[in-house]
Amino acid sequence: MSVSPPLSARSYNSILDLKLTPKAKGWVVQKFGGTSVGKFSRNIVDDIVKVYSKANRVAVVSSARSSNTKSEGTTSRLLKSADLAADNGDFQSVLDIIEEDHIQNAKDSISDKQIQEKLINDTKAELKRAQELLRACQVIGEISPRSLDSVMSVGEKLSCLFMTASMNDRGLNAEYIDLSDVIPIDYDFHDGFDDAFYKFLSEELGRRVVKLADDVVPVLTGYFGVVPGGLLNGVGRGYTDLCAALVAVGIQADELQVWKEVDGIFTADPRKVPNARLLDSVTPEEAAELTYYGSEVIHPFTMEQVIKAKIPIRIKNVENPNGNGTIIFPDNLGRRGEDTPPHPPAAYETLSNSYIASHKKRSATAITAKQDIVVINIHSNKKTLSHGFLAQIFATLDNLKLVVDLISTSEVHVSMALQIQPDQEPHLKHALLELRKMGTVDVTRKMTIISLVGKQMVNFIGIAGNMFKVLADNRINIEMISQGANEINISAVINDKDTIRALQSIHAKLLEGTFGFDDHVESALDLRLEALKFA
Ligand SMILES: Nc1ncnc2c1ncn2[C@@H]1O[C@H](COP(=O)(O)OP(=O)(O)O)[C@@H](O)[C@H]1O
Ligand SMILES: N[C@@H](CC(=O)OP(=O)(O)O)C(=O)O
Repeated sequence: MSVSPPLSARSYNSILDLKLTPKAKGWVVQKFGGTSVGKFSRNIVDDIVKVYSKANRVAVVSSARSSNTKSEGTTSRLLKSADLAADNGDFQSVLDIIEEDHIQNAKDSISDKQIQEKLINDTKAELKRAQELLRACQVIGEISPRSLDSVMSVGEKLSCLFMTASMNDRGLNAEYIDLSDVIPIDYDFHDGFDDAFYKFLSEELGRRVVKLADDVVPVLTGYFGVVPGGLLNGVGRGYTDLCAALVAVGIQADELQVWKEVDGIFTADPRKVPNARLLDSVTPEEAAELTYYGSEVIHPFTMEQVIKAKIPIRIKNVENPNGNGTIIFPDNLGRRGEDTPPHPPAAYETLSNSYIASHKKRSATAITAKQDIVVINIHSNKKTLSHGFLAQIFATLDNLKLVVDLISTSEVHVSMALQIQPDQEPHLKHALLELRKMGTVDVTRKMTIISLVGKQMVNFIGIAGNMFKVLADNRINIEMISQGANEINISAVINDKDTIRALQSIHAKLLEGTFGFDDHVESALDLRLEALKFA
């Protein structure tokens, strides 16, 4: 099988400096999610890691295994075991399920008896440590964020022990690297997750990788250590993407590859919109916006670190390794080590200047939907919004860890849209009690936020109008409207039952047509991608 070489920062640079001499094999960081490890470990080893190892040094970063869905995966089970321990419940039965699942998997997947036996023993030892920790927590009757982090880390440890064994079993020289101690216990987090912390962490991760012999494939746990307040609060689920990004920065990788079970980023969720198209490239801002508003393609924290280091991110499909995937990279080029050039870059600026004035057309990159939304309307008791009214509302929500996705305000009225998962219902109830002290509150449930995302939308007049017209033509009622300050996102809150109809009709109207301007923007992007491939 042949694979296209990574479009490295080095390749980007070489467009500008064609006299670059051949270099040693560049690093590619490959991140695999839990369900990919659970379902496609053999493809990962044979069709991906082995193939890329021929032309590159490969570093693998893996999440905890999920044999079916993430919600039934190892991390979710470990979190459940921690809850049970804190409530004096039967956490051992959950650990037993995890053990059974991993041991059966070792037996089914590893043929070399010695490697298999070692994997089973290592798996049992990790789970024994988790059992001891949870027993101690049960005695105290509480789980601290630090203990929860340690319990959660077991998922990535088990998964990476397995991936290492699987690679060694299939002829690669792989080495397991546990990152759970990468942050020293006395590290001074004076400003939380600030630049100094990310710099320290990426350098430390890099050190652990570059010291390995040339033929070794490091397999790093996507869990990266105990942080104040806990990794779940600080980064949230999906933290392995961030870990992989920091590894990529630490070793100055040519490319960060995030392998999923989808060909890349589409113009809409392909499960909901059959006509959705695969996008060649998106900007980091668009990727972050899409992820935040329902298309969970990549953890939003990932982009900042990697893009700052000018490392392209590529989303690829474990079931289709030959596909080009989607590249996430800013639409302005610069040399590594230099500041990013001003935005928009010259070519794009020329396009915008000459075309926007004459082609007042619509153009967007993708449409996404975020479900399980609750809309809260608050009418202030006072005649005008009193000083501190909004501050009071946000303080109440913040204390209960409820995050507002959209907000719109008028003189005495505030509307907010929030995603509420079933386990947040008690917090919502509590928040409503507090908010009712400030005014009249009404609540609408079973709503969805539909967001149209696109970097180029800022240059188009009337795109919001077109989106709302499509909804109106389809008799879809709009509860709330918002345009992000960055002007790359236009959102509307609609009834949950209208979601698919809204996605498909907006997609058909705004993302499937060929507009004069779109053709030029797309061909400019295509040219850029071609140039990069050629380089
Ligand atoms: N715009 C989009 N492009 C690609 N996938 C999307 C988009 N919106 C939603 N999705 C969904 O996101 C999922 C991401 O892929 P998957 O590999 O299943 O995730 P994970 O790595 O979390 O297991 C896919 O199932 C896909 O249907
Ligand atoms: N295992 C963790 C971290 C993670 O990144 O997972 P995934 O890569 O499968 O989204 C979780 O379930 O949240």
